[in-house]
Amino acid sequence: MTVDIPLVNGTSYCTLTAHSKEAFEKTVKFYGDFLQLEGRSISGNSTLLFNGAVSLKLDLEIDEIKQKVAEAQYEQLKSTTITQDWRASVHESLVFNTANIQENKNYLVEENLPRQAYPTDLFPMQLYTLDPLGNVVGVTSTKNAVSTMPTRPPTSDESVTSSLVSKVPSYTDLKKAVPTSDTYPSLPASSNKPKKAIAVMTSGGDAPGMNANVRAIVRTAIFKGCRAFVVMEGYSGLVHGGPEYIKEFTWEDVRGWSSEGGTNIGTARCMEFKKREGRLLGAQHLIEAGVDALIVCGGDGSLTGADLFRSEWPSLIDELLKTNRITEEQHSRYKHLNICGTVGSIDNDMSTTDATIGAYSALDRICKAIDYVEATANSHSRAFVVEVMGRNCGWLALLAGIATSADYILIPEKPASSREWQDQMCDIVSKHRKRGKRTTIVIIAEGAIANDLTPISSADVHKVLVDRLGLDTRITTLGHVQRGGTAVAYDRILATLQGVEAVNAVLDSTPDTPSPLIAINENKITRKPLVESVKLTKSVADAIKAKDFKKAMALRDTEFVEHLNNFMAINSADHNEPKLPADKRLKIAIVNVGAPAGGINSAVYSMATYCMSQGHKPYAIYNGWSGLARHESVRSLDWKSMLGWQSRGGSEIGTNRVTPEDADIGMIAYYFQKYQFDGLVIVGGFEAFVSLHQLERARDSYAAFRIPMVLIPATLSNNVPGTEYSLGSDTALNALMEYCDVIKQSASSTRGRAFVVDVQGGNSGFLATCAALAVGAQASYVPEEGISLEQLSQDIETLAESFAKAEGRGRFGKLILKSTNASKALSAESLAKVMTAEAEGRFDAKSAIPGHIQQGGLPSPIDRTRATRFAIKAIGFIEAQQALISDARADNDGFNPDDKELSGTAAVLGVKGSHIVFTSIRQLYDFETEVTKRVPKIIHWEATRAIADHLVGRKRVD
Ligand SMILES: Nc1ncnc2c1ncn2[C@@H]1O[C@H](COP(=O)(O)OP(=O)(O)OP(=O)(O)O)[C@@H](O)[C@H]1O
Ligand SMILES: O=P(O)(O)OC[C@H]1O[C@](O)(CO)[C@@H](O)[C@@H]1O
Ligand SMILES: [Mg+2]
Repeated sequence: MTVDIPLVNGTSYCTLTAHSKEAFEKTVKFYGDFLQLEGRSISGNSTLLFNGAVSLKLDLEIDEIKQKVAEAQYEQLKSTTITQDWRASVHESLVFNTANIQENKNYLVEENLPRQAYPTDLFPMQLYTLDPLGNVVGVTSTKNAVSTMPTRPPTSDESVTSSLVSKVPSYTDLKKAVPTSDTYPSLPASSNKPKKAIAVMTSGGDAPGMNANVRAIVRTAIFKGCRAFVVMEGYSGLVHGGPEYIKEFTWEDVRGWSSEGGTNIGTARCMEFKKREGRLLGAQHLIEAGVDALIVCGGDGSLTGADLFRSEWPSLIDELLKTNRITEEQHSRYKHLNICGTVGSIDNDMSTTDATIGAYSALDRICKAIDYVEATANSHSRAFVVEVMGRNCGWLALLAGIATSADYILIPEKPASSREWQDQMCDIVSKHRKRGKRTTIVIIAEGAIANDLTPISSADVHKVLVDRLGLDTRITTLGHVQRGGTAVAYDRILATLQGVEAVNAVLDSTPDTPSPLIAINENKITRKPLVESVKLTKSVADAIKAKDFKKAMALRDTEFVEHLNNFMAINSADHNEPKLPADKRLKIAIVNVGAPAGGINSAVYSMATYCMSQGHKPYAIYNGWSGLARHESVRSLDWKSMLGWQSRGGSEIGTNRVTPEDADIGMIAYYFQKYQFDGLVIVGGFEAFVSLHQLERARDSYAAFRIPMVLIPATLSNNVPGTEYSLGSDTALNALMEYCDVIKQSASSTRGRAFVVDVQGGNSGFLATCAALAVGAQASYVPEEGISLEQLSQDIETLAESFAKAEGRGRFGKLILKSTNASKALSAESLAKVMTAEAEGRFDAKSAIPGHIQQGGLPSPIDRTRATRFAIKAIGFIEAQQALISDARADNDGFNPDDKELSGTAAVLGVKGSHIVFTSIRQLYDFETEVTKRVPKIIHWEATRAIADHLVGRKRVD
C-alpha cells in the first residue's frame, strides 16, 4: 500500500510503501501536523525516518535547504556523504544527509541492483538522516530499516526480507493457539509435511542464562509447530548419540528453567569433536534422530566448532552415505545443516555481539565479591589482588574495574612491558594512598600478559605491591563462584529473546542463507553471519599472538575500547596534568532530580572524576532545585570525598521531585549566574525531564540558562522520552526479580498457589513486562493496556488449567505481575481476592507488595558501567556544544531560543536501537511525550509483551 505525504512546510514529500496494510498501520501514525514512523516525529524537511516494515522513497526539494546553509558548508557536507558499498557495512552505518538524498535516492529505489547489494539480515545496516547542518535528525530504530525490495511485495524466494516485517508472533496468532494438552500446541498446521525438528545444545563452560535460552528455544519451537530436541552434554552428546543424548522435550520439561543457574542439559569440553571422526559421528547421530536444525549455545570455541561442522557438512554426509551409515533418502533430506549460534559464555569474548549470555551474571558475582573485599581491605588498610576469569579476554576485569573503581587492572588486550605496568601501577596506587585512600584493589584477568606474551600472575602483582610499596597485600582468586548462581535479569532476558530469535532464524533460513549468530548490539537483538563472527574473533587472538596489540584493540568492539579509555580517564582524575588547555576548562554543575535510582552516584562520580581529568571544575547542587533555591547548596566536588560513590546506592548529593518552577526559577537563574556555570548535567527521571524543559524554555528570560544542558535518564520506571534505557531500571529489575524468585518458591511449596505482585513504575509497564519475561510470570498487567474483565477471566481460566495439569509433577507456583497503575480500581490485593473467588477452589491467590525494595540496594554492574559511559558522553556533549552556544549567549537581544541549533544544546542522552544519541528536549517534549501521562508516545518494549505471553502459553482475548 502506498501513500503520499506532504510534509509540513510543503517543500518536500515522501512516498511510503509498506508490504501490507497491517505493517503500514502499525508503523505510521499521525499526530496533528506531524507524522510518526515508529516513534519519531517528522516535521518539515528535516526529519525523515525509515522502518523495517516500510520502505521510503524520497523526493526532496533541496533548493531551500541549500539556501539555509552557507555554500561552503553545503559543499563540505555534500562531499562527506558516504557512498560505500552496502556489503561493506556489516559493522558500520551508512550515513546520508537530507541534502544528498536526492543524489543518492537510487540506492533506495533502484530495483535492478544485484540482490546482495541490498542489506539483509546477515548484512545489516542502519540509516541515519542528517539535517543540512550535520545534526542527526532521523535514526532508524531497527537495523535493515530500508526494505530490500522497496517498491514491490517480497516474492517467495526472498524469505529473509519478508521475515523482517514481522519477527514477533501477533496476538492474532496467539489467540489461535489455544493450549489443549500437556504439550503446548503448535500454530495451526499448514500442511501434512512432517514437523521440523529443532535441537538445542549447550557447550563449553556453563553460563548463567543458558537454561533460559534452552527454555525459550524449546517453547518457541513448539509454539511454531516444530518438534523440540535437546542434545545432552554438549558435543559429547552428539558424538554419543541415541535417545539418551538426543532427547525430545515437551513444553513442561523446561518449566521454571529461566531462574535456574548452570545448564540443566549438561555441557562439556569435548575433545572428540575437534577431530573429524567425532564430527562424522555427530552428523550421523543428528540425522538418525531426525534433527533438521541445531542451535548451539556456547562460547567462541563452541561456535568455532559449529562453524566447522557446518562447512564440513556436505563432505560428512557424503562419507556417511558412502559407508552406508545413512540412506539415500536421509542424505537428500538432510543435505543442508541448518545451524545457528546463541552466544553463551561468561567471557564475553565473541566479536560482533556486545554481550554474551552469562557475562553480566559473572560480572555481578565479581562486583559483589569486590564490594565485600573492600570492607575488609578498608578495615586493615590493605591491598587486594583480585583474580577474575576470562581466559584470553579482559572484559570481565575491565568492567569490574569500572564498576568498583579499582585502582588498577591488568588485561591481555593492553599489555605493557614488565617495567611499564609495574611503574604505572605503583604510581597510581601511591598517589591514591598519599591522598588518604585506605584500600587498594588491583584486578587481574586470568589471561593477563606482558607485551612479550609472558603471563602475569596474581603472585607477580602481589610481590610488586609488597616489595615496592610495602603494602599489606592479599590475593583473592574468585574462581568458579563467578559462573555459579542464577542469572541476572539482563542475562535471562537476553537469553530468552535470543532463543526466540534463533528459532525464527532457523525457520527463515534457506539452503543459501549463511548460518547466523544471534547477537545483541546496545539494545537490539540482531542476526550476524556466524562465519564472519568466528573469523573476527579469531583474528583478535591471532593479533595478540603476533604481538600486534594495536590491531587486536582495533579489532575489538568499539565499546571495549571506549570502556578502557573511560576507565583510564576516571582513574587518573586530578592526579595528572589536565588534558585540556586552561581556556577550554569549564565549570559544570551536576544535580539529581526525582526518586533515587541505581547508578546515580556512579554517574556523578564518573562525571566529576572525568571533569577533573579534562581540567573542568565539577560542582554538585545538593538536594535538587529546592536545595539550591533555599540554601544555595552548591559545593565543588573533590576526589577524596567521593571515594566509594561508584558502587553506592541512593543519591549522595540528595534528590527530590521539585522542578525549577516549583522551587523558584528566578532564584535558580541567579545562582547559575553567580557561579558562572558553563554547563549543566541533570541526572534523573521524568521530573528531571520536565526540569530540563523548563530551563530550556526559560532561556528567553534568563541568560544564565543559555549553556549546554543535558539529562542523563535515571529512573526505575524507564519512562524518559528519548531513550530506551534509563539508569536504575536494571537495578530495579534485579531487585524485583529476586523478590519474585523468593515469592515463587513459596508459592511452589503450597499446592495451587498464585501470587499477585504489585510493581512500581508509574504509568510505564516496562518493569512489570521485563520482570515477567525474566521470572516467567503467567501474566502481567500494565498501565498501557489496563485490565479488561475478559482478559482477567481468560487468565484465571488459563491459570486453573495449568494448575490442573501440574498434577503429579513438581508443584509450580505462579506469578502475576501487576503495575500499580494498571488499574486504579483493582489493587494487587483485590485482584488476588477476585482471582481466588473466581477460581472456585481450583487455586488461590495472595498479594505481595515489594514497594521501595524495587529501588534496589547497591546499583547493578550494568547500571554502574552504563552510568560511567553516559556520564562521559554527557560531558563530551557539553564540551562540544559549548562553542556553539557561547557566542549567542552574551547577546541578549540577538539570542533566539527558537533557533533549532541553539535549542539542540539542551538535550536528553538516550540509548536508541544500537546507538547512544542526544535528542533536543524541545523535540521530545513537544512531539514525543504524553506529558500528562508522563510517558513517551511510543513504547519501545511493546513487542516483548507478546514474547513473554507466548512463552508461558497465555491466551489473549484482545
Ligand atoms: N576448532 C574447533 N573445532 C571443533 N570443535 C571445537 C573447536 N573449538 C572448540 N570446539 C568444541 O567446543 C567445545 C567448547 O569449546 P571451549 O572449551 O573453547 O569453550 P567455549 O565454547 O569457548 O566456552 P567458554 O569459553 O565459555 O568455556 C570444545 O570442547 C570442543 O568440543
Ligand atoms: O571450568 P573450566 O573447564 O576449568 O574452565 C575455566 C574457563 O572457563 C571460563 O570460565 C569460561 O570460558 C573461563 O573464563 C575459564 O578460563
Ligand atoms: Mg571461550
